[in-house]
Amino acid sequence: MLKIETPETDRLFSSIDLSGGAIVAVSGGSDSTALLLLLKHHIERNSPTVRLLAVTVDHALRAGSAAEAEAVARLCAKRGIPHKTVRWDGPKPATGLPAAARDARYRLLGRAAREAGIGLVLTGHTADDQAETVLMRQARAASAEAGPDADGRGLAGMAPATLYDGEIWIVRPLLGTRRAALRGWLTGQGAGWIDDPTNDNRTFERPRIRARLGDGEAAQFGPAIATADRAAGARIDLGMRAAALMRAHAGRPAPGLLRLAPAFVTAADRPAAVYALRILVAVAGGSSFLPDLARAEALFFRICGWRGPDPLRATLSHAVVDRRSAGLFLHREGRDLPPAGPVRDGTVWDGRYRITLGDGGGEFLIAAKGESAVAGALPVTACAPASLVHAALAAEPVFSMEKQGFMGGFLPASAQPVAAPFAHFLSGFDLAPARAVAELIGAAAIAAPPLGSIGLKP
Ligand SMILES: Nc1ncnc2c1ncn2[C@@H]1O[C@H](COP(=O)(O)OP(=O)(O)OP(=O)(O)O)[C@@H](O)[C@H]1O
Repeated sequence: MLKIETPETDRLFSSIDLSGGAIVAVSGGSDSTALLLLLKHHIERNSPTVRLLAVTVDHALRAGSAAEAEAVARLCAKRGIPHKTVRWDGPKPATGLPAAARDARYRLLGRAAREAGIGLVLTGHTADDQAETVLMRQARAASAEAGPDADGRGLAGMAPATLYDGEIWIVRPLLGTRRAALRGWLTGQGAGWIDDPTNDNRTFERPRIRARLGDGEAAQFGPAIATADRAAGARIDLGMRAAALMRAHAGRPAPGLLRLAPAFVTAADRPAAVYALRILVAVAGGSSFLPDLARAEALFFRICGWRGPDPLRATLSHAVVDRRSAGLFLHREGRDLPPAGPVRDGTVWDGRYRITLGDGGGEFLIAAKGESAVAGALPVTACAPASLVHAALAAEPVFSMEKQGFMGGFLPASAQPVAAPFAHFLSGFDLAPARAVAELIGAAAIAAPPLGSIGLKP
């Protein structure tokens, strides 16, 4: 029987809302094994009716991976915990394997959660993982090709809660706990774990950083965590200020067209205005990454200097940004729209619309409306120039029958707006701007995270 310090498990789990059940993502490594056993104890003691399901992803990348999943299954059987193994089938990419494996892992965990009717997945990320993440991002930000890492947001590291695909909360209860403590605890209990050899493969970036932290650079741990805490606070704060600006100044005069009132441009809080602009550019253009900070600042500077009379127009991340006396407008540019293709349930079209399909699947196509389809059919809006409404509508999606041209009346599918930068992974640090954008574009409301007071209050 494991001896477990109850106050410790209460500290880890009591602020998490487990009432809808929980999936624990268990690789069989020390951290997720400890998470599982600690949570099992907490549930037995406090709320024995809570549903707990352990899920192991077999990435099928190494010969021993199936046996490791079986070892986790045996552990779970011994402890009376329901367990499921899901396998990453199909071809594996030759480059970018860690990122592809991570994508596949979350996709499979998300599917397992949906199938079980559970909206919460717990992972065993620790304070060590957090420090590694921050050190990796610092190294990238210092490099010449910093790209999206250059703005410092990434230094916040992993949030205690992340919303996956708009519906499943991934929560990380061990983010404040050291790996060595978990291992010491497991060893003290006589419980073992599996050491994944990939974690020691220094051809990958994370194992290199992990090895550095272990090999005499342990002193970097504290500063890395302090950096993460500071960056998270700054990111939450900036997000709240950007959200306030969006709520005060942003509107959606027509589908696909966003408008910021002229007062937005003169807002005193310029960092927040630039941040809001970057978010809205990504939303309008369907880009999952925010545009580069330096380019967005340069554009904002030009926008501020605009005196007319002709509109100032620029394109950034597939969004057209148009400054004129009526305000600042953003819409999807007409280039590089997805070609007509079959409608698939649950997919996201052009980074901007999540598609839900009724009965009758693959017979329908989805494509951008195009200029000719919207000509002469413009809704009259008081605060948006007709030419911009026209351009925005032309890039909106329309469903059609595969062979017979446009559908009339009943549509077998629907398209709900999504905010591209927050649609796949919404870091809990970005809740405030994500909520403001969701209201603005008519996206699904964002559920409250299943967490109490862990620094995510928007
Ligand atoms: N194959 C997997 N199956 C299920 N969950 C996984 C798997 N790999 C990782 N995870 C989840 O993601 C978390 C972080 O992943 P990471 O790659 O750091 O873990 P690991 O080193 O393989 O194992 P651990 O964190 O358990 O020591 C894990 O704690 C676990 O919750």
